[in-house]
Order: sequence, then C-alpha cells, then structure tokens
Amino acid sequence: MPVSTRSQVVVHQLQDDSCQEQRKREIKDQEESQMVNLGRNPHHGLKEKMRALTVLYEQQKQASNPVKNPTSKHEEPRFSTHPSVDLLDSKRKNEKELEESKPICHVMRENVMPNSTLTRNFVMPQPCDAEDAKENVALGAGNDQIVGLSRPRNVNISRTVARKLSMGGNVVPHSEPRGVKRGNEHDLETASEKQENDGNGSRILVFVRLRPMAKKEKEAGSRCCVRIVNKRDVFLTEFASENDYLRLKRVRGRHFTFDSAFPDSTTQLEVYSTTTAELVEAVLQGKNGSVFCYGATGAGKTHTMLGTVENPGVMVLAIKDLFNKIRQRSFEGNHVVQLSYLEVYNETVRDLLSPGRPLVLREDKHGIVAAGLTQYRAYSTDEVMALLQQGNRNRTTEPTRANETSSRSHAILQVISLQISISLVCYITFLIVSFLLCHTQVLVEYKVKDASNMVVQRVGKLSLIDLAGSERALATDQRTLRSLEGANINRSLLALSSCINALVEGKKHIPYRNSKLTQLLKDSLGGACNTVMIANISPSNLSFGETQNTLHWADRAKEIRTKTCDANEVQIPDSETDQTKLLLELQKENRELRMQLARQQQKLLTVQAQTLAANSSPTPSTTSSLLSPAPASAQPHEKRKPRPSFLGGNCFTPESKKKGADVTVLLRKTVKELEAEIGRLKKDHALQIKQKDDFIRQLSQKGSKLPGTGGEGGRRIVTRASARPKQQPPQGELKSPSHRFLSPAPTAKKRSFWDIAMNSPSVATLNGRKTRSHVSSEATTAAPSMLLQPGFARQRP
Ligand SMILES: Nc1ncnc2c1ncn2[C@@H]1O[C@H](COP(=O)(O)OP(=O)(O)OP(=O)(O)O)[C@@H](O)[C@H]1O
Repeated sequence: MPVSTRSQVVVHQLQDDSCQEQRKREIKDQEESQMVNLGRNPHHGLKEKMRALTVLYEQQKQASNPVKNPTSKHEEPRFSTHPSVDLLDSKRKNEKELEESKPICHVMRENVMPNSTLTRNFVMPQPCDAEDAKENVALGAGNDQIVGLSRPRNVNISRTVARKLSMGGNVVPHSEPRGVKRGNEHDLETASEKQENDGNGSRILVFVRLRPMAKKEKEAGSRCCVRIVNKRDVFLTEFASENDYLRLKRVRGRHFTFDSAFPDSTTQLEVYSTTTAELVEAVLQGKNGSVFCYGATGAGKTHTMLGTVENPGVMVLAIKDLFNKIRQRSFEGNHVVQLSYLEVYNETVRDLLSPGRPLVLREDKHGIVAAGLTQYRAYSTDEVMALLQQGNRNRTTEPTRANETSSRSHAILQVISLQISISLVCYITFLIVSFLLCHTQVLVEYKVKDASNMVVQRVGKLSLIDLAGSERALATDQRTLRSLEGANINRSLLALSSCINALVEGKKHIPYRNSKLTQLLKDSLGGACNTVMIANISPSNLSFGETQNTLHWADRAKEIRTKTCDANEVQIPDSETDQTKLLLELQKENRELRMQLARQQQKLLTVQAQTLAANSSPTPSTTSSLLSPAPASAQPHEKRKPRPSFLGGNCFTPESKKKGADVTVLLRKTVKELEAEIGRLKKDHALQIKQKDDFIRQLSQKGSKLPGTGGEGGRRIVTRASARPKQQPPQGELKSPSHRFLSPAPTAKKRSFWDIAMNSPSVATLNGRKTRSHVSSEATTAAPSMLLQPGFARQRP
C-alpha cells in the first residue's frame, strides 16, 4: 500500500506547478499568436485557424485534467471511471474556453471591467446570432446586419460601471411616470449606484440614445452601423468603403459601455424615467441637477429634450413631473417654481423669454449667473409649457444640409424650486404660538417645549440643456453666416471637450472661461450637481465619424466626478422663528399704540378747540356741544345760529356769567386730565419698546453664541435690520439666492398664462436671426402640422 510522505507530496506539487505553468505559457503563446494572426488579417485561411484551434483544444483538454485532479497527474488514466461525466465536463469546459479564446470575447471582458474606459478596435469574424439581432431594434429598421458583432453568451457583464447620483438614501421617487416599468436591471443599477457613493461626489451619468434611420438616409442607401446590446453596450461598426474593393468585406468596430443605451424604439417616457426622473426628485430635496444632450447635428438632441406635441421630451416631462410632485407634497409647505430660459448663440447669451440685449455672465459665490436674466414665477405646467413655446419661438434655428431646422444655439432651461416646509405638527404649534406670543412670559415656556420646531427652506435648481449640434464644416453649409455659426458651435463644443479632458485628468485649472457655454455648464460639470449627459447618435454609416466622436466624448465624460451634492437647505431654527414672530408682534403692538396715541391727541385737540370756543362764547348750548364733539360738518351750521344780541338784553346776565365760568373750569379740568393720560401713555409706550428692544438684544446675543451662526448656510439671526425688506441690488450686480427669484431686469414682468398664450409669433426674426417662430410660420402656411408647432422639435424629413 503506497504511503505518501510529506516530501513526496511536495515533489508532486512542484512538478504539477511547473507543468501547469508551462502549459499556461503554451496556451498564452498560442492565444497570442492567434490574436496576432486574426488581428493581422481577419480573413486568414480557415485551415490555419482550425489548426490553431485544434491544438488549443488539445492543450486545453490536457490542461483541464490536472487542474481537476492534480494528485493523479503523473498516472493520468486514459479513461476515467466515469467517462461520460468527464467527457461532458471537459467538452463544456473546452467549449467555454474556446469561446473565451475568441478575440471579441477578450474585448468584451476588458470593456466590462469595473470603471474601465477601455475601448479598442477589434475584428469581428463571427456572424451575429438571432438572439442579438432581436436586441438591436435598429438592425431591423435599417435592414442591415452588422457582420461579426457577436455577444459572448457566457460572459457575465459587470454592473459596476453604474454609478451613484449623490442623492442620499432617502430619495424615493414619489411617482413614477405611468406606463414605465422599472425592470430588474434598473433596480440593480440603483443598488450599485448607492454603493458608489463614497463621499467624493458622484460620477456624471452618461446615456446614449440611438435615433431611427431617417427616410433621407435610407434613400441614400446608408447602412446601420450602431448596435445596442444588453441596454448598455454600444457596438459601432465601420464598414469598408465601397470603392475599396480589396477590403469590401472588412469590418472594424468599437465597443463602448454606458450607464444605459437606448435603442431607436425607446419611448420618450422611458428616456425620461431612466435619465431625469430621479434628478427631479432630488431637486425637490434641494439638490441641483443638470441634463444635457450632446451629439452631432441631426442626431436627435432637440427631439430628446423638447420632443413633439405627441411625444414630449425630457424638458416637458420633467416640468410635468415636477408640478405633479409638488401637488402631492403641497401639505409639506409652500413651493415656488421659477423659470428662466436662455440661449448661447454666436458666443452671446440671450434671454429667450424676454429677448433684448445680450446678457453678461457674472460669477458670484453661488456660481455663474446671467445678469438681467428674467426669472418667471410659474404656477402650473400649462404656464411653463406656454413659456417654453414662447422661448423656443425665439430660439435661433436655420436649415443646414444635415438638418432642415437645425438649432444654431445652445439652449438652457433652468427651473428653480424653492420649498419652505413646516411639518404638520409644527404648523399647529405655530398657530398656538402666534396666540401665546402676545404674552411674553409664556413665550419662554414655549421655547423650552418646542426646541425641535424647525422651518426648513430648500432651493433646488434643475438645468435642462439642449446643445447645438457638433458638425463638420462640409456637413452643413459653406455660407458665411452658417460657417460662422458652425465655427462658434464647434468652438464652444471644443471648449467643452477641453473642460471634460481637464476634469478627467484631474487638472487644477479647468478652462471654463474659454466659452460662454462652458461657463454656464461650470456648475453641471465641476460643481455640486447631479449631472446626466445624453449622447445622441445616428444609426447611419454615413455619420460614422460624428457618431464615433460623440461616443468618444461620452465615454470620456463617464469619468468626470462632480462634487458631493448636498441639499441647499437652510434650517430656520426655533429661536429665529421665535424672534421673527416676536418682532412681528412688537411691530403690531407698536402700530396699535401709535394709533391709540393719535386718537388721544385728536381728542385733546378737539377739547382745546372747544375750550377756546367756550371762552369766546360761553353759552349752554355750545358748552353741551363741546363735551360731545360734534361732526365737522355741523360746526359751520352751529356758527350760523343767531347770537345773543346786546340789544336783546340777554347778554352777560349774572346767571350766564356764572354758568360760563363753571364750564370753563370743567373744560380746563378735562384738558388737564387728557394731557396727563397722553403723558402716561407715552411713558408706557416708551417703556414697553425699551423692554422689548432689550429682550431682542438678549436673544441676538444668545443666538450669536450658538455654534455655526456665522457660517454660510448656518443659522441666521433675525434682527430688526435683517427682517426689514432689503433693497434690490441694481441691475447687473451679484445677487444672493433669494434675489434670484426676483426678476432683476426692468423689462421683466410677471405674465399670466393668457399674456403668454396671446403673444403670437409675430416677431419672425430677432435681430436679423431666424427663429423657430419664423420656421413655424413658414411651415404652417405650407402644412399645418402639429409637429411643427412652435416650441417643439421638428418632424424627421
Ligand atoms: N428618437 C427619435 N424618434 C423619432 N424621430 C427622431 C428621433 N430622434 C430624432 N428624430 C428626428 O430626427 C430629426 C433631427 O432631430 P433633431 O432636430 O432633434 O436633431 P438635433 O440633434 O437637435 O439637430 P441640431 O443639432 O441640428 O439641432 C428630427 O426630424 C427628429 O424628429
């Protein structure tokens, strides 16, 4: 009976290890040579490939046995005791290994590595299987099949690329847009997103949307070069040029992975719910959010952001959702929604809601602001829609060769949501307090009892950005104005890509100042903001270059991390609310005392006047009237009464003289009493004001001793001066967040829905520019289509 000693086992193990390593090396060499061969020539002789695979198969087969049973390596039985099981196992294993040895599988595996940004050219010798063809709807639409883009069946695609919106754990979307199901995949993403919240901010979420093939493109005989697999992998195929006869069958491609990729069949609602719905929720929690569309001209950016009347886009759905959510939470407190809409055209910033002079960008501690930009207070979705349509009518569009109604400007719609919330319990307490506050002693009790009473003010900003399309000069037009526009669009997009590069590389200086667009996007790219980028691409192989470029930048943008997005929340502490209430009470009391004083003074004046009158004509009739002041209108009439005549002999009778003297004494006495009362009231009033001033001072001193009272966003102390309504800063000056809610422009006025709705698109051109109203008015005369309604994206040609 063989007895294994420790030394024997060690020897065996050493031999096993060396053999394994040798085999591994051989396999690796084999694989590499195969990769090189395949990489060099995709149409390499089938025989050679088969030979290589057979060798590999043999080696893998041999290698699999010792791995399975390392101790029996030296006495490898030719047949196992359970041949059927072993053969099955090795067959499965070899199949798997064979599949893994295909070059495309390596590419796939590399690309799905956590946080990997690797993309590399690969050769695709395998035909696409039926299952995959089903996944890419674009293939069916384009009647094209991308040769060789096969998805390895057994590759478990990692989900770790998904990241976290820094929304905190308590963000639960209140309402999901109807008809949208959240699949397991999305749940998975949300879970992994939460994992990635490491306190260093959040990564920009990058989504890709493929638009359907346009009629024009189909007519031009273009083929579909984009394939979306697994709702997140984008395969881009470069077909050989038709004139390159030698490489007609050659197909090259690139693979990218994004947070989500939408095939051409994706609905607007699906795009909205996956990309923006959570951002809207976060805005209501006081966090900033940005969504911007990036892509070549005609790739579908405006369609995604604005959409059509039947298929409204992200902007419209976000606003509807925002108002729905506000309605659901109306019990939580007051919500204020402010709206601004601007465009960056030829490096000038214009207000789309009140077109006028170009706006100047300024930077304050809260970020970049367009000085003089109109902020409209909106009360309903309809009102916002009307404003949006009005703004889009003013937006610059021009037909280019690539897109008949191409947006020639970058448009930014900003919605600011301000919420002042008081919990229900607090609200009830509030009412009681306002009653109790009349008595200063009870106020102290209240403070002790309701120390947790807080009023919370949250400000969230949502920026929805529709960028002008990046384009090649030849793709659009050669005319001067168009080429100037194109140059400016490209310049700002180039500046955007420089910023993305600098941010990805972690540079200290980010060149935001290179263009107006990047200045405006500063918050979204490098600030405390939840940012979403939607890259729009065309399926046509004629736009391969633009699509590749868009995907490249989208892939880069994945690596940008924005700062941790904390809620813009100010907790107004109980002491502050108490002080505010106290101040209001004091003001009310002061008003009442002043009124009392005025009344007494008036009474005194009347009495003095009557005394004078009594002195001059001390008759009983007048005396009685003096004690009860007569209406002013009655006095002239009384004066006209016939006076006692000297001739009548009824003047200065001893009786009347006595009576007159009595009345005078009486009146003097009354006057003295009234004067004394006024003096007392004045004294009381002064004393009360002094006491209350002292009390406020004490409260302020206590408040200033609290930690964090001086810091920004910390506790504020309300003094009389701070409670006084502040003066508006002059136009163009830096504004505090509260001032952002007021329109600084003198032309800015609040408009009702009807004002806006009645504002017909009469101004077709604006400062020589062609706007959407122009386009729409032209279009409506030709064909009154709903899709060509101002404010919405155009129909596909
Ligand atoms: N997902 C989609 N479904 C249906 N049609 C679409 C889709 N995306 C885009 N289109 C159509 O493609 C055409 C061009 O789209 P759009 O105007 O949105 O492009 P764009 O990227 O905004 O171009 P530009 O940068 O020149 O303004 C439009 O007619 C639009 O209706």
